[in-house]
Parts: sequence; structure tokens; C-alpha cells
Amino acid sequence: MTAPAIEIKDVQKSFGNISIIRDLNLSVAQGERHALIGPNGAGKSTTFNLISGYIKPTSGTVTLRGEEISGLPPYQINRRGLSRSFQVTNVFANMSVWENLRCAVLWTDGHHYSFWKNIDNLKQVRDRTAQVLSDIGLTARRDVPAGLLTYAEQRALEIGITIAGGADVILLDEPTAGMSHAETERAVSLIRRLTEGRTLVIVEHDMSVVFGLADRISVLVYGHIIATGTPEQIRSDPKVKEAYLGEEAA
Ligand SMILES: Nc1ncnc2c1ncn2[C@@H]1O[C@H](COP(=O)(O)OP(=O)(O)OP(=O)(O)O)[C@@H](O)[C@H]1O
Repeated sequence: MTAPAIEIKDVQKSFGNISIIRDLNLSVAQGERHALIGPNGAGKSTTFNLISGYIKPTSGTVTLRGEEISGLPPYQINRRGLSRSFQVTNVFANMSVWENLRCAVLWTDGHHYSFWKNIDNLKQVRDRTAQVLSDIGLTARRDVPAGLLTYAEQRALEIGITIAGGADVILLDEPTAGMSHAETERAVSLIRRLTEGRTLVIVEHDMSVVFGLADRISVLVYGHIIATGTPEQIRSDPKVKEAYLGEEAA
């Protein structure tokens, strides 16, 4: 049997004496698109931080394709094929779109200490950067400083940076936050296309995105998953309606 892409087992996380994540159990199959939803402050970003190594669990384990990763630093988890985006736009504003992407490709390829090399001569890096640039639809904007892109373009670039290294497990934290309806629709089709054949975990408040994209959904309330299931199961789960979705999803 194939190991899950991500498995969180009995994870607890406290900050000081405040318990934020309580008995967290979550299994995401390889190739699945999984959405993590829940009210503000439920612990969704904290869960992403726990998976990607930015914080360590107080207890419990996180495994990636069957191998324990809890306790590893973020760059080692990244090298094992897990990449994440952040809630806040996280691009280098003064660097061009091309340079931002190339930086992400170099980083994952382990070239980041070779700053004395002429990196544009690394054909493999150049080809991969051009491929991602085209995948995110920003080829015409390649030389524009990232800080001058529209907000939606910056978020697309951020998704490009996240997938640039070829990770097969992708975590996206609110990728459509702050976008218009039309921008959101474009972002969803971009995400669907770019995560084809990979595993995706997405934190998202926009329910049209969640229900349109996810194979399965988990609902986190006060640091605990109260339900996991298909969009239909989640939509009709009385516990979920009461705790989170309310009449909105009825
Ligand atoms: N480093 C930290 N130290 C102390 N408390 C923290 C820390 N990180 C998060 N928290 C607290 O943990 C709780 C969960 O926060 P988190 O950001 O994970 O929630 P969230 O579900 O992502 O919320 P939102 O939907 O608003 O982004 C919050 O009460 C937050 O204040």
C-alpha cells in the first residue's frame, strides 16, 4: 500500500501554556487535493508550520511519504519534496519575476552556496525557470520587478516559486486571499493545472475555491479536526454546519 503523502499523528502544540493544536490527526493521500478549513484562529497556519518544519510539535509525529519529518528544519523538508507558500505575499520586490523564480529553482537544486558561478549558464536551471515562468502565465512579465506586478500576478508568482523546485507535495496558504472574483477563478484553474499529479493541501476561506478544488476537506476548530470527508459529506455534516459553515453551505 502506498504511504500517505502527509500523515499527522496525535500532534499537540502549545505556545507557553496555551494549547493551540489538540490531538491533531490527518492523513492526505498521494495525489489528493485536500483543503483545510475552519474559523479564524483555529490553527490552520500553525498546522502548515508544523508540517513544513517552521515549528516543532510539542508531541506527536508528522510523516512525509512514510518517513518522519517532525523535528527536521524547513530546508530539509523542502529537499524531501514538500514546498509551501505563505499567507502574506513573499516575493523579492526588487528582483525581477525571472530572478525570483530562478532563485527558487536554485535553492531547491542546492546551488545556493555557488554564488560565484554564472548561474545563467546552468542550462538546467534556465530551462526549469523558463518552464515555470510559462506555466504561471508570466512570460511577458519576465523582466518586471516583482514589486511592480499586480497583486494577482504576485500571488501567481508566489505559486510559481512554491512549485519551482519540483516538489510533489504543495501547501498553499490562502492563495486567493484579496483577489477579485475573476482573479480567483483564474488562480483556481492555475492551481488545478500546476498541481496535477501532485499532492495539494490548501488553506482557504473562499468556499467556492474549497468546494471546487478539493477531493477531501478537513474542518479544524480550536486546533482539532472535527470532520474530514468529501465536499458533499462536509457540506451535509451537522457538526460542521454548527461549528463553521452555518447556513452558508446549505
Ligand atoms: N508563535 C506563536 N506564539 C503564540 N501563539 C501563536 C503563535 N502562532 C500562532 N499562535 C496562536 O495560535 C492560534 C492559531 O493561529 P493560526 O494562525 O494557526 O490560525 P488560523 O486558523 O491560520 O487563523 P486565520 O484563519 O485567521 O489565518 C491563534 O490564537 C494565534 O494567536
